[in-house]
Amino acid sequence: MQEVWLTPERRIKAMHATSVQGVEDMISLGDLHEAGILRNLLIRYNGNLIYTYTGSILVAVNPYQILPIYTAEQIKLYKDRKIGELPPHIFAIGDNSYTHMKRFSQDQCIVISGESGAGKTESTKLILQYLAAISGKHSWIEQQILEANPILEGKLIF
Ligand SMILES: Nc1ncnc2c1ncn2[C@@H]1O[C@H](COP(=O)(O)OP(=O)(O)OP(=O)(O)O)[C@@H](O)[C@H]1O
Repeated sequence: MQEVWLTPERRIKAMHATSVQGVEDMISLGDLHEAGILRNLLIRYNGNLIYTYTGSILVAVNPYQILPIYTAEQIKLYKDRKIGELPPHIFAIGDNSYTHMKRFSQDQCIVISGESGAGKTESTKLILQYLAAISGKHSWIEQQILEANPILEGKLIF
């Protein structure tokens, strides 16, 4: 168990946030133990807040419903914003990656992991949708990558 030092102001803010909609960045949780993390994710999930940060890592809980958080307006909103400036979102991860690629001329990698059905494919699609939108590339590139997905996900059965 790790105790994270917080200023009194941040502690009060974290306590208040926990009772309302959970904390957006779980680093703010005093005790980073499993029960606390799960409780925070549950509180947020109950408020349809499916994304939560742990530092620069985004935790996503599959909502199994269409949420109105992937619109063109949301894409515009997250463009050129630093992680943590706005509520946690998969678009923030896409933007961070794109910005670093442009700024440092370096390839970027986004690791998406989770158990079967967790939402990895949907998350990949959302990031591609975001990258296609902000880079101004034609949607057929996005479409081609998406269509290659079954091959990338394929398993060899002998
Ligand atoms: N962000 C989301 N918004 C709405 N529905 C979602 C979201 N993420 C996942 N889902 C729902 O959950 C289902 C399963 O998600 P997905 O196929 O992405 O899981 P997966 O992790 O890729 O699974 P597998 O490892 O078995 O391929 C989707 O078909 C969709 O109905």
